[in-house]
Amino acid sequence: MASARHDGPSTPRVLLMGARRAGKSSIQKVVFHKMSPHETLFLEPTNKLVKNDIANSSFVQFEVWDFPGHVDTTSAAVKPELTFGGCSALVWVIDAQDDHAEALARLQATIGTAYRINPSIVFEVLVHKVDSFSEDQRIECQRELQAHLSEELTAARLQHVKVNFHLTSIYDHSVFEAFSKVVQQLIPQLPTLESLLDILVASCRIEKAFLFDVVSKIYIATDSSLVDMQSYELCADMIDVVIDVSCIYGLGEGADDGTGSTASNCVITLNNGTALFLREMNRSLALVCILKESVMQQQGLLEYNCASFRKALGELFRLPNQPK
Ligand SMILES: Nc1nc2c(ncn2[C@@H]2O[C@H](COP(=O)(O)OP(=O)(O)OP(=O)(O)O)[C@@H](O)[C@H]2O)c(=O)[nH]1
Repeated sequence: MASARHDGPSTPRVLLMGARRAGKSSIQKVVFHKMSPHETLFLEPTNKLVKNDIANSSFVQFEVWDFPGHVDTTSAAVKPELTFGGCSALVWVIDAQDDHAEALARLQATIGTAYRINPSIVFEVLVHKVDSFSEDQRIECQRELQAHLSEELTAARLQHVKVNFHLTSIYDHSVFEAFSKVVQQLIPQLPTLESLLDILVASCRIEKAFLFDVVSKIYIATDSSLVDMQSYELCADMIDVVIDVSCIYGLGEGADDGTGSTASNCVITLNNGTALFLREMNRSLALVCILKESVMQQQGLLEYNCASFRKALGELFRLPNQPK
């Protein structure tokens, strides 16, 4: 994903497509530009293709192309060879509160065109605006969409194409979680990263570990145990707390607190015997772990293993700005 690490010469590209008013621009603004969800009510419709460089850090670097909803994404107007040829992931946004038939037909046609040009594209569908749905309605809506798309793809002899579905809303963490999974697919070193996190988790009795991009709060990798939304939300919220406290009481850029370390770190103990543990890995990445409070008695072991993890990360990506 980062240009320094990527084999190809260009930055990976993510396409955002879907019907008018589906929520494409809102998703991009909320996830990557820190727009508050309510402000998206005032977003103007997108009338032409908007190319956005997401360069939060030396690590998270890719382009998002936001297509206007009214454009036919299979027509010559979108220059399919160019658009799909150099694309890594296609994110299709469906408004769950709207009629799905047309969106699904367009999605199937777009998958057909894109897959023919570039079979390595990763297809992701965001079943979006599910904030007003109950849990049962969400599951039912996704099931229905998946079944219809699968029928359409089979009819078009594209049943082998893998399409991932995510239930999302800009009003909670779900859209960040979904984008985390999209971004992870752009990282060639992901399996190594996950193995490193698995080793860390096993050696320190950590319950869950996330490696976060601090600016966007999407997670670059996690260990192989299942992700539950609540754990992700807790860890993402911890980043906000640490940033807020650092802004007020932090030492500032490049300052040394006398301990020889410039890395931010924080432990928060919750009232249910669980602790949250954060260690800055470099200027843009932070490791956030959930563990039993009792494990914190072995903090020395934890610190040692985190330092080893940071070192391995540095070797894997040759990260600049490594904290001392
Ligand atoms: N309830 C709800 N509304 C949302 C959500 N995401 C976006 N919206 C609203 O949907 C409307 C359309 O959002 P846009 O981001 O402009 O949609 P778009 O897909 O970029 O639309 P075009 O520019 O016409 O292609 C706005 O009023 C947003 O506030 C969501 O998760 N939940």
